[in-house]
Amino acid sequence: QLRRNYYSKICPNVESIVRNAVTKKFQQTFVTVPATLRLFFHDCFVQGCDASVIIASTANNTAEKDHPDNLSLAGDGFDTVIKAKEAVDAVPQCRNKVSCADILAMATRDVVALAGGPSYAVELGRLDGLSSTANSVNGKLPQPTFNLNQLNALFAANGLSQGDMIALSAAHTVGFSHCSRFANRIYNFNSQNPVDPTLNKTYASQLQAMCPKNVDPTIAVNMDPITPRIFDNQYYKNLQQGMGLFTSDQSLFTDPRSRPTVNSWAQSSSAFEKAFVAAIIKLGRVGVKTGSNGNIRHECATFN
Ligand code: HEM
Ligand SMILES: [Ca+2]
Ligand SMILES: [Ca+2]
Repeated sequence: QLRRNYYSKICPNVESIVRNAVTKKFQQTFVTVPATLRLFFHDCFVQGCDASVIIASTANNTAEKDHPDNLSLAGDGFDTVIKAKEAVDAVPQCRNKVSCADILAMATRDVVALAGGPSYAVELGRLDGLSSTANSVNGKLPQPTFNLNQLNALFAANGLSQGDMIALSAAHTVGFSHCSRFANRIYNFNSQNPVDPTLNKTYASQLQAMCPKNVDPTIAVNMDPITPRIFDNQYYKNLQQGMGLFTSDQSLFTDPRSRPTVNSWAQSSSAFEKAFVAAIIKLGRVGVKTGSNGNIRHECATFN
């Protein structure tokens, strides 16, 4: 059972220690924001929010982070959690008392606020998971080619509604994507259309210019071309213009079942922020470990 102020007796300053560490990392690189936010999502959808995604592979175990769906997780997200954990553990009272899963939840709250998004009271009390395998990732994370039914099914499996899914998708208002993730939309889309007809024509040519055929696979583009470094509701305004980068993004506007929600959050940033906060708090409750199902790791990347 998660609650606010879980560490008030155990490590009273934990939230400010984490915030300071995250702020320091943010000042070094903006990538801290998207990298940490995506890491939290990929953690929670595989074995729950238990920091299983942070575990490094060993000779005997290929961990979650080496599954193909996780290979593009930016290193700065892992580094943010590890640095914050070190800062927490530098305080004698707090040493080995705060879970990596909770540190990731706090760091996620902090990066959203640092990028201009809403702030919220974070629930705490998760334990760190005791297993992490690449195989356990199979089928648990959404693909950029997904349609609304596929997105809804996967989020519903984690107790999240269509509204939560639409709110959380706005995380794509910051951060980058590699060209391969949407190349199918701009080249040889299908036999009738070389380019996905739901894609804005000007935007499609810009994407083709940034991502020529046979582009260097390490090249990445901003997912929100208008305000790439601001956590805002521009994501929904982009969808209205046919400027959603992935099929999964654009389907939220194309499908008449989700379009009204997109329109309302494009129009009202306060309504969006309220929905996003509710949804990310719900995301943070997925599959939480307590008791003998978990422990508090001494190092976030290795089991005790
Ligand atoms: C709804 C289904 C979703 C799909 C299909 C999806 C898919 C993707 C893909 C393909 C990328 C690009 C990866 C790359 O090429 O490097 C990406 C990036 C990203 N995703 Fe999602 N995602 C979804 C939902 C979410 C959610 C719920 C969050 C967080 C709450 C999230 C946060 C991010 C962030 C922040 C990035 C940028 C990462 C960076 O710049 O390092 N995504 N996503
Ligand atoms: Ca996990
Ligand atoms: Ca933005």
